Amino acid sequence: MQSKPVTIDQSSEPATSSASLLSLQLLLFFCRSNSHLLVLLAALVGREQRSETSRYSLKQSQFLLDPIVLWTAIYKSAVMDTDEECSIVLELPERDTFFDKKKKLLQSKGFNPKKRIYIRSSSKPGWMSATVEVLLQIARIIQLNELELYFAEDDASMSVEFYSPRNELEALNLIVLLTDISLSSCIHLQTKNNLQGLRQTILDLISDFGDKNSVKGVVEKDHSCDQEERLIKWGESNGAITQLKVAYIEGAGRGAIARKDLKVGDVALEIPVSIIISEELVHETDMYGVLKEIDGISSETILLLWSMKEKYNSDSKFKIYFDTLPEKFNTGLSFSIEAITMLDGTLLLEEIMQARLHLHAQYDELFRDLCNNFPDIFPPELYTWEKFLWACELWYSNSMKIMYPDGKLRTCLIPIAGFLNHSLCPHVTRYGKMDPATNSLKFCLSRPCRSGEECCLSYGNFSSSHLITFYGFLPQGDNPYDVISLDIDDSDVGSIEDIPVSDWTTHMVRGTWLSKDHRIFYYGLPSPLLDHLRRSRSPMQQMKTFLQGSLENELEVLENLKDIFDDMGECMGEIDFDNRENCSWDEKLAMDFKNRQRRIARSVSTSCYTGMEMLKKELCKCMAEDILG
Ligand SMILES: C[S@@+](CC[C@H](N)C(=O)[O-])C[C@H]1O[C@@H](n2cnc3c(N)ncnc32)[C@H](O)[C@@H]1O
Repeated sequence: MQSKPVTIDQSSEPATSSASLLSLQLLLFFCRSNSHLLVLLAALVGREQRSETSRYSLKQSQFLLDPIVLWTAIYKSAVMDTDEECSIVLELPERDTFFDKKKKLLQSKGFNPKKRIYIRSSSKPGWMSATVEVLLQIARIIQLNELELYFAEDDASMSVEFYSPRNELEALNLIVLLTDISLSSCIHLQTKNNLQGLRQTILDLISDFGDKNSVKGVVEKDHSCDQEERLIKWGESNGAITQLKVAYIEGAGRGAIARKDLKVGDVALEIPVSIIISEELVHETDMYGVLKEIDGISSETILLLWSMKEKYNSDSKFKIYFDTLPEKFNTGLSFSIEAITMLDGTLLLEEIMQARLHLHAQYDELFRDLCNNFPDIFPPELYTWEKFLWACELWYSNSMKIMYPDGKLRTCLIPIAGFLNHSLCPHVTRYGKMDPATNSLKFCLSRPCRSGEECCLSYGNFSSSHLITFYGFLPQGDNPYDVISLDIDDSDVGSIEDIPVSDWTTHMVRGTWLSKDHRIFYYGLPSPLLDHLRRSRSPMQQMKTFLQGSLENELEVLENLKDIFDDMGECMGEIDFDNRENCSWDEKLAMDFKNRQRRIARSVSTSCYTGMEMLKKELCKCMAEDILG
């Protein structure tokens, strides 16, 4: 029997995984005097990545796997000190995918890819803040992901507050790790004290950062969590160790609350491999005998089929777990026609439609054969479309990708850990790797979590449209991964064939309020995009100068960008917020999403307008100078 698998893709790159929307890109023309730059406004969603193999690839990957190589490289160079001094070495590993771009960014800020900072026994006043500043600037750049790197402002005169909460927490935690390494080999007492002082300063920064940048979940008191408590007890009796309890959180269903004050490095939750649901479980069933004969079936599809049946198995080892799962998931995949219609003008509409079409096609292909040919193993009443959709939503919104000690990445359901909600400023940033020493999965804290506070994960660097489609929520706060991708086709830019127009292959914008640099030539817009458009429009022109030609070129770039985003805003139409309270959950989500999209488009348009005004003033000055000779 041959059948295509249901794809629950397992990308190991959370930053770029998202549903592909290429079929519904908005076509707009970016005019210049004698040629066109074809701009495809690809999506008001996260960095969509083209999938060569499938037009619509359902991806979900919440797992931030340790970039082991990177950390090892840093570790190795963090030694070699004398008696009275210790050092911390921050090194951008050459095998970093974005080595050249990060090196360029480091250099623009006056740093080399490798920096050794000495911590001495006697230190001048002010050394601590100066040391922290340098360490943090370098660590931030080392820890940038592709999208953050694209938006990183490369002007040395601009001080960076932080690139993203994820990046800031990773950078600060990297410094803590390096300080610990240095401390372990440091023998001089005063130097050790200085290092400990540095470590404490960084921990304080982590704590302050969390306090300032997190949106705290509000616990709803009047809910019983008996079933959830039963699951925790069952987990503990099987070796799980948890510092968390379950409570209902306003607007987020259940969440995990710290039972006591937890600090950086503490293990909030430890789950033994024996209670993790992965493909191996299915191998023990009669179902596997049939499924393994299906050509190309993925382990995710096998697990999905298994969970549809296991949910109703009263003897299941995981009955307590299945009993705690919601009867309805409310993700974008379950949006009503009314809610989908409200998304008109946004590409989320197409994303959801495509996703549903894809699932319908998969369902039709897979289940007819299975239920007809093996009704005892696949009873038709358990394999209905509604039950299939439920299982898809379960796996999209609750599964995690785990790296096992054998080096294999497995998509798993993890009882208890499934109560952890997502945050843009998470407590747990690094997870997903089984500890081979304990054969368990540990959720360690990257920032403190106080007793009674909700403890959150990062599901990945996802756009809001991805979070709506596959998880059914919009994160609170500014999502730095909400970008509008611009697919610029400049194949007809003949005169610059030999010069690469840009070292970025894709371009995008995001809410310009996230930028600190709104000066002339920057406008709160990403430099790679502006440089690309400038060069495409006028390859021979000197860029970012106050010469008339350069200013005119600049003005045209902004005018065209503004037109595109004005059109986009208009396409989205008005939103009737007066009626919001009477709307259903999906209509509310659709409205809120649309509102965020409009805000991004509007911010780009406004920044272009402000930039154009600045440029016009400069052009007037230029012309006046010309007239005056
Ligand atoms: C892994 S589960 C987390 C536990 C879930 N709240 C529950 O009650 O089962 C993922 C789901 O939790 C909800 N969720 C997670 N993070 C959220 C957030 N920041 N805001 C609102 N809902 C969230 C979404 O419904 C998502 O699909």
